[in-house]
Amino acid sequence: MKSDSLIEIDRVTFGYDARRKILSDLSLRFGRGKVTSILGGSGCGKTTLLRLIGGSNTPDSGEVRFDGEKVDGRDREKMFRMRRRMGMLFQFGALFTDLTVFDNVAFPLREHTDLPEAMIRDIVLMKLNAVGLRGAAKLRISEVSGGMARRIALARAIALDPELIMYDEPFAGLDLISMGVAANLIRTLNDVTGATSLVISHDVPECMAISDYVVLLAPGGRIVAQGVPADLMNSSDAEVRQFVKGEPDGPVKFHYPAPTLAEDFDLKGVAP
Ligand SMILES: Nc1ncnc2c1ncn2[C@@H]1O[C@H](COP(=O)(O)OP(=O)(O)OP(=O)(O)O)[C@@H](O)[C@H]1O
Repeated sequence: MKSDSLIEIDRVTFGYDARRKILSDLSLRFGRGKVTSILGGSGCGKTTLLRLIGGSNTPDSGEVRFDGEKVDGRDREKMFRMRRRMGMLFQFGALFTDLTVFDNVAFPLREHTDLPEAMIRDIVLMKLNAVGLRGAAKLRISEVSGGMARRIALARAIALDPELIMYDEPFAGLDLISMGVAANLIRTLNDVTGATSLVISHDVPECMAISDYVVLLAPGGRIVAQGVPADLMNSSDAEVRQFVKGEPDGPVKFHYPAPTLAEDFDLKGVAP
């Protein structure tokens, strides 16, 4: 029987070098058909987690499984098959700037399939329609706005009908309207395609609005909290509250550890 989880992170420890662990003994499950957001401050290992799922990096210990199968970045043939089932939208997911919008979305179809051009055309226009940009098919990338570029990259990421769509900071640098559009799109595409979506982001309200499940990570890949959005929003835990309410100071200190002011400025008789 198939597990309810499309992705299983099982006691994963990983560091880019032996001196510093980025994730330590992390275990997580991502439900099929769900939108899960992974929130956490800069540098806590969110992108690293996506790279481990996509097989770009391999855990030092523990295992990542996709649809019950071990992700093994060293097995190139297996990864090629697996990656076809994953759509990744990276923060700076570069589009080919000298190609048209159409050719950018057609690229993975031409690369990975033997479909005839007439069918590729229909698929590309359908994907562009899904992101509201069918009318922009003939434009060059240099002619589109940042928000549009993000949606084109999304159309390209879903060209091969992936079962898993991973979004790295999908809202970064977008104005509020484009942010709302992007958030709705993630939710709608997830539901109409039956895919499973994984969003990593700093944007708490956007993620809370569209997610079925939210994981809050801290440095070292420590899980601060996980649950449905309402659980996190109503949490009485000080660390969770600081993060979801965006409070500048709390258990996570505003100040990097430092000597006292009195010590640094050689002040006598001043409270620390
Ligand atoms: N290729 C790499 N080589 C060495 N260290 C890296 C590499 N990529 C990331 N790191 C380090 O790993 C840590 C986690 O980075 P990661 O990008 O996973 O964090 P993040 O939570 O996605 O942060 P952000 O929200 O800022 O993108 C950081 O300290 C970063 O400097």
